[in-house]
Amino acid sequence: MEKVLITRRISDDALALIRNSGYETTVYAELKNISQDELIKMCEGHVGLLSVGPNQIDEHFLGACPQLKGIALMSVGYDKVDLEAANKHRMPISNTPDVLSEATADTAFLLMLSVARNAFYMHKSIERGEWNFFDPMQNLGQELYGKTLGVLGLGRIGLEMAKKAKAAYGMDIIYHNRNRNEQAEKELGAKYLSFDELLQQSDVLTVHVNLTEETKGLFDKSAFSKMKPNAIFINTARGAIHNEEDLLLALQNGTIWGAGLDVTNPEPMDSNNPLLNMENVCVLPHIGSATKETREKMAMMAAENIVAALKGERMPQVINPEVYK
Ligand SMILES: NC(=O)C1=CN([C@@H]2O[C@H](COP(=O)(O)OP(=O)(O)OC[C@H]3O[C@@H](n4cnc5c(N)ncnc54)[C@H](OP(=O)(O)O)[C@@H]3O)[C@@H](O)[C@H]2O)C=CC1
Ligand SMILES: O=CC(=O)O
Repeated sequence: MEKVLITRRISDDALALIRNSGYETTVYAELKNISQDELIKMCEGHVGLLSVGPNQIDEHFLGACPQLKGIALMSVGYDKVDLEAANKHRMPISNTPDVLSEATADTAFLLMLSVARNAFYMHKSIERGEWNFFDPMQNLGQELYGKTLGVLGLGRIGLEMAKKAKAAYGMDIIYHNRNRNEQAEKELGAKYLSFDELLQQSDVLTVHVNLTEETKGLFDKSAFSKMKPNAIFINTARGAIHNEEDLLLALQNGTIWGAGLDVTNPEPMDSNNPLLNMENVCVLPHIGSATKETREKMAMMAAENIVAALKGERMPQVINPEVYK
């Protein structure tokens, strides 16, 4: 029987889907990072890979695993995939779009409100025994009602975040993409701006672009210097999109007001990172899509895709359709 390697535990339903389609499964259940060489070794004897976590799929990996017929990622982001190498090896690769958009936008929204009210720091201050008496001039956050939400990357997740901010706080929506999002302009009155205008006009700037050579390090000293002093920076996309040193300085100097991060560079973040002790900073350990419901849908989608690849069918969520030409 042909075998599929799954690099982390996934839901029973998704495993059953693969097994009931006539494939054996090997689940790597150890909770430790897997090096590329370990992954290559683990793939021996397997024709399908369901990749969960940040596994690098590049020329070296693909050259070393010629037996693979398809790779299903259990993520929407595919910045760890070298698409040119995948196309060269005619390797179909899929991702898990849409099913995680709401959960990830919830995480961005959670960070926006938490930063606006210093929620994580307040929690830690109680643990430190600092809740002593009521002072009406202390612990003051800022309100979001009627403020402007800037979205960098108004795609699937960015749109969900914009809808929530509009519904909850009547926020004005401005955005920057490479292409205009006419649906959002019609439904939310979203206004298209240049990147610099977005920096200058956002009260909250939420990042939802894919990590690419173009977006890597986009939020640096120069970008933060153009933002408002009351601005809240939210990144639930990828940590490498902001420069962490420049972000720390911008927060320390009061160039911007606060930051909420679900993604860092590197991951995991060091527990001594100074950002973790700042009043207006909230950091989460890359839990954007981490709800039971969403992870089940992602696992099912990845399972359906790997089964399609092994049957010689087109993967429904293929990211490199060129391989089918
Ligand atoms: N924290 C977490 O757990 C999660 C993080 N993510 C991250 O979120 C990202 C977005 O996911 P999703 O919304 O589904 O993706 P989409 O492709 O739907 O949206 C991405 C948006 O970014 C825009 N964009 C891409 N490149 C640029 C650029 N160079 N300049 C300006 N805009 C750009 C695109 O528009 P256009 O093409 O017109 O430029 C598009 O609107 C993922 O790639 C992933 O990294 C996703 C899920 C969970
Ligand atoms: O970071 C998560 C993803 O799905 O991409």
